[in-house]
Amino acid sequence: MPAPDLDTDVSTRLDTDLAAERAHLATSRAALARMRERAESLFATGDQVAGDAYAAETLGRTLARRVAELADDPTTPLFFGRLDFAEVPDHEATNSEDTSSGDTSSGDHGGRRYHVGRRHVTDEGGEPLVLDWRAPVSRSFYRASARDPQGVAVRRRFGFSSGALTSFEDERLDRGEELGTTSRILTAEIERPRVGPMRDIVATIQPEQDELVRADLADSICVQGAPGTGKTAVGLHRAAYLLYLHRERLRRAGVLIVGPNRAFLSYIAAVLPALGEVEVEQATVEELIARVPVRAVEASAVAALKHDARMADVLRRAVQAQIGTPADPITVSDGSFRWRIGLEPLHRIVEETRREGLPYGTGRERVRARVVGLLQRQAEARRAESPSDAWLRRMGRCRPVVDFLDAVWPALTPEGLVHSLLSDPARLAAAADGLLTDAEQALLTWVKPARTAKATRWTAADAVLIDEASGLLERASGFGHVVVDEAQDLSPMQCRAIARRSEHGSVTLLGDLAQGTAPWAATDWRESLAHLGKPDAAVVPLTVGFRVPAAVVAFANLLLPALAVNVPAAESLRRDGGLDVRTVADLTAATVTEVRAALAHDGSVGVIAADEAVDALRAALAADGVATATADDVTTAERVTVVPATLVKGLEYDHVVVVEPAAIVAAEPRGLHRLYVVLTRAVSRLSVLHSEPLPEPLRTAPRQATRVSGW
Ligand SMILES: Nc1ncnc2c1ncn2[C@@H]1O[C@H](COP(=O)(O)OP(=O)(O)OP(=O)(O)O)[C@@H](O)[C@H]1O
Repeated sequence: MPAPDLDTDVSTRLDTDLAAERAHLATSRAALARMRERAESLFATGDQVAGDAYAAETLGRTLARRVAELADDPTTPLFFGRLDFAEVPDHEATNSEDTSSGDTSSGDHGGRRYHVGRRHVTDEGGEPLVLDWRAPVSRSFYRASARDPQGVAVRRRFGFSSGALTSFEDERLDRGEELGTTSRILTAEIERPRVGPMRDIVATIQPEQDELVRADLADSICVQGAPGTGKTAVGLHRAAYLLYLHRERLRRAGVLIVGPNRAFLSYIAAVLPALGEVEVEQATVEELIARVPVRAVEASAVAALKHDARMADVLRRAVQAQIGTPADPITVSDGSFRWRIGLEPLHRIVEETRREGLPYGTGRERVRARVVGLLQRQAEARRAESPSDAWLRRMGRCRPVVDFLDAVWPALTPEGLVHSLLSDPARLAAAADGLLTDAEQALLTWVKPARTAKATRWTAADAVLIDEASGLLERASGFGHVVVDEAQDLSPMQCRAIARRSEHGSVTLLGDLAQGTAPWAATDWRESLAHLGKPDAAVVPLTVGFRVPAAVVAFANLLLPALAVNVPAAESLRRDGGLDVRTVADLTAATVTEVRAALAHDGSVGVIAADEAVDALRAALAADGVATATADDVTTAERVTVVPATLVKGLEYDHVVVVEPAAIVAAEPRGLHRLYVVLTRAVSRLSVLHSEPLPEPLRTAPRQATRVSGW
């Protein structure tokens, strides 16, 4: 008899396994479709079963969300992994069958097998076909290792192509096998050419990322990560995870994602919906605080001063200064009687309320209520019965009481307060005494103030002051959790604006001090965290890069010593891709040629130049027949995007062409930091074209092109 052919055996077994997994995928898809149909039919009949209009609306919203959550994108795999828990000897087994338990030891799950995917899918009997990646048991998919298998015997990862299951990869953790970052499926995911908006990374979240994603809701954390280490991905997945675990609480309070600009927000907008989370607010800080239209710009020194934390004290004092001392007693007539409140109780009311430290607007109402309370007591004493609510309301609004309030606790608007402070040097001097120098006060004072707040042409920094003032007057309603991306660029005053919106919630702060380009960019995370009201949050580094190829990281890292920040250097997981630095005579012509060459490869092409050079490059490409998109148009069919250097933060392109680094550096005070951002956008290849000399720190780079295989 011939010897058995081992290879054939193995491949037959693989084929059988693959067929079984495909069948499981088909079953799961059908089950998901059934779940969705059920949700849709409930949605259709929702208003008939709900008792009243409010209940119908609430139910309608819940069901509509449920329907959206259950959407099945045929190009996205429904599951991407499988966990086979080791059999547990009888004497060690427990009786628990609870798959949602937090304990993932094999004691609970011994002998069981779970597919892990983007959402729960159950069969008609309620048995899980796919477990949500956020379920406690799924944690082992990301965290189990050969050293700590957590009861997992085999971890399986699936390879997909256009939604079809094409391969799998097993790690026999029970036999000490572990692929880690050498996983073929992980490598393929990281190295895939990029097109379109950002995608989720649920299939390949790394253990150190998972630790951040699954941190407790109560924990505020700050992630310092080099470019491409997955900070944005971590923040978005953390939002999705927290919503899963604390659904009701966070739905009421809300989750907010703060990003640097609209182009960035459009780029990340699809990630959470793909994970079934459709109710997360995304905004820039400017949008968050937009109480007034911004219609003017000002000198950068003035803006920088307005972003300084001392302005919070100046504004607080300016508000306090509005509180006066009662000068006259109050005399009120209600038509039948005259009532009088003497100076002494009025002093007491104002003092007591001041000491309570309430927001100013609430304080004004408290004073009014206390004055009316005194009138009420007098009325009760005289008439031996309580006055009606209408009488109390009338007293609160009557002229003598309002005049008294306007004199000692005048009504304020945030805009009005800032307007009066910046147009009146004496008022500013009183509030800023000992906080701002005379020169700084002069810098702040408007030369030609508008007559009213309404007529003022506000700047972006004024809006920050107005938001601070607004926080002093009224308490803002906050979010349950706030994720702040590119947080290194937040000024102290912007941090405070976010703090007001997360006072009773937690924050995930994501950023890279080396990428700070704002004039007030952070140099120490502890300071930002203090302004955010979370001084004790842990600062956690991420150092493994998933975007930028090693050769490109090495080139960009030449800038690090010049950036004056203390950050851990990144290492890249990517050995592919490459770098080509070239002196050219005609920048525009060279850019067109480079873009044409880049189009021969798969993936997106990003041309990044100093802002003022962008229009001409776009025109030159158009003249050569290359259509281009703008950075905020993430659904574009065009493969080439021309991006001004100031808008490229957080974005990535497969092939990046950087045009004239010296011009990018020269365009702004923190130009070298900007260049560091620009050089770290490439997923596969970076071409640097220059006719002026390279900025100093880059001159030590090899002059020859560092083309790596596959270019
Ligand atoms: N675990 C992972 N598996 C696969 N891809 C990943 C993983 N982590 C990050 N990535 C990918 O790496 C790229 C960079 O991620 P991301 O944009 O989150 O990094 P970042 O740290 O926010 O970068 P930057 O500092 O430039 O803003 C993205 O394409 C992301 O999908």
